[in-house]
Amino acid sequence: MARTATAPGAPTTALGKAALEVDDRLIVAGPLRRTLNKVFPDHWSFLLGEIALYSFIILLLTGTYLTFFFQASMTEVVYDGSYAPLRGIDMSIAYASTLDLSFDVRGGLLIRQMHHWAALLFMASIVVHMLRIFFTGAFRRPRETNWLIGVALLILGIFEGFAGYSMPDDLLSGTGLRIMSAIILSIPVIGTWAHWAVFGGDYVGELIVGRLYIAHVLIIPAILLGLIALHMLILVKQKHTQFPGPGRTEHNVIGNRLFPTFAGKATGLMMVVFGVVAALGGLVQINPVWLWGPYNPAQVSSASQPDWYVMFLDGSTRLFPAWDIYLPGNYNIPALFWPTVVLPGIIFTLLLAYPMLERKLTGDTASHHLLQRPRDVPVRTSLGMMAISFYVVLLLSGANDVIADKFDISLNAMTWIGRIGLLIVPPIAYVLTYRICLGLQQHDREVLEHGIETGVIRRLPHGEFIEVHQPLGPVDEHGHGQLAYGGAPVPKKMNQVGGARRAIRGFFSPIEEPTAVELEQRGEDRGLATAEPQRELTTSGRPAEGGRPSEGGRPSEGGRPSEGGRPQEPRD
Ligand code: HEM
Ligand code: HEM
Repeated sequence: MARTATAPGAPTTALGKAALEVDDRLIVAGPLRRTLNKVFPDHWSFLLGEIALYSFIILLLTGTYLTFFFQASMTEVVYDGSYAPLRGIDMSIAYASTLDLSFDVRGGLLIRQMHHWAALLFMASIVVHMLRIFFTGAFRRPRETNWLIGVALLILGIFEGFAGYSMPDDLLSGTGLRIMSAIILSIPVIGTWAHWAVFGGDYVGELIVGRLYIAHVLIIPAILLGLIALHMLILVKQKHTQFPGPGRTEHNVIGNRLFPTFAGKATGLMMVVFGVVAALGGLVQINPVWLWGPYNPAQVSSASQPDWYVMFLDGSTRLFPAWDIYLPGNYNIPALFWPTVVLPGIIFTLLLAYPMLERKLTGDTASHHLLQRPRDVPVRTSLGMMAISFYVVLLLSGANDVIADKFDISLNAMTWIGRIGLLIVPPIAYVLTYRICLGLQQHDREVLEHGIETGVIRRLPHGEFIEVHQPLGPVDEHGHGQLAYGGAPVPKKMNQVGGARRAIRGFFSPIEEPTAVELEQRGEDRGLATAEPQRELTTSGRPAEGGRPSEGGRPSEGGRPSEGGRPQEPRD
């Protein structure tokens, strides 16, 4: 039934009345109120996904501006724009229009450079966001779907960036396309056909830039947009994870309401991202295509590097031995196939499957909304560091000619350093990370058992010097101390499984949480403690500043305990 403007409590202002009219028709007030009251937990690492989101918005805006001037045509023209050194030279319309964008279109160079910087930031923030999800265990049930969507976004981002980089038809982009052509041709059986389908004939042909353009401005952005929307919908539905802390359980979310606090902070961050990208675009030159010159298949300049997110493939190509395999019947599998098709295939399959693999190995099928600290799951953390070190060796090898040149090392030596590094650095990274995690766990355990070191030295009557240890606060109802020990209690099911599974689970989490008895004994152990009891340890394991209760490492507002002081909502 329609509400009348004369009913008690009815709005009196024109705006209020208009809102009432709208709500009478669309019934949006309820859902809107629920959305605005949604609670988002607070942690700096949750900003990484937001940075990816905002840089994507910048890419959409700047990319749209570029489409007004960029012409994706391979037709040859003679350049007569304002960049004198290239005047009179034959080039494609695509390259000429990129030069025009850079020199003759108002704001063109700024927007082009902003677009390129935003692309680099977008890819970097996605990767770091993914690492945060990985190392804190945020991909565990029920968030596997969002992990899968995330990996799809990452792969699409790489293709989108590559397509963008290839469109201006300068010497660098042509070199990248040449490599892409060779990669496609190296695929056994279907290679020649796939190449024909993509390039519309022999390399380089007239069609490829037009096709890349449609993929770059329409197909891939549309899929990215759809998947990002789905990513966000799932996030809102499942609610965000949170780090363990006072009052935070698997069944609630403590943080800031969407409106006004979270919205205010998010808008601020968006402005910062826009500002940083605009400053970079305006002040720091990137991809000066006029210096590279138009594409000519007979030329490759030295230090030809792709953007950083494609460079690992360049690295794998440089490191892989020239093992061409000849099969009976005059068939050949070119060496390029392994580092550029098989290796990325394995990397991305492992990435996609990781949540399922870990679930299988640990037997942990429970839902988790509390995050884990990397040290509490040493095997996962070490595997992650192993993967990162493998990637970094590939990445550096993608620039091994530049490193060889700058440090006066032979390129041959650089190739061998890369090959050997690829085999030995990851296992070393694994062992080191594992030891560091165990060391940190041991330290936590000592803090739990003996309290926090205060740095205060006392002299006892018989002359002995001791350091005062500050007691910890009480243990919560889950048996957790104030140290964030891995967040969620270990599900019962995981305690019941036997044999190999238990061994693997022990392998994944070698130091068990302290038992309830140990936690109780803690107090007696600290017989010498005389300082005020510490009410809380932050998630980093350090006491909150001023001994006040804190939230995620910061003092909570007004010094009140977080449970009472911060908005919270239950999970469905
Ligand atoms: C994830 C999204 C995107 C990424 C990673 C990306 C990346 C790139 C890169 C690296 C370039 C080469 C820039 C240069 O010349 O230095 C480029 C060019 C271009 N992009 Fe994008 N882009 C994205 C989205 C878009 C969208 C949504 C549009 C249009 C609606 C667009 C339109 C263009 C155009 C027209 C060019 C050619 C102009 C030029 O190279 O100067 N881009 N893009
Ligand atoms: C276009 C790229 C992406 C965008 C714009 C994006 C955006 C976001 C945002 C804004 C959040 C919430 C805030 C946060 O936790 O940081 C989020 C959460 C999440 N993202 Fe992404 N993301 C992207 C790529 C990825 C990738 C590559 C992965 C993993 C492979 C991933 C997996 C997840 C997961 C599992 C969550 C839920 C985390 C939680 O509740 O703690 N996302 N994403």
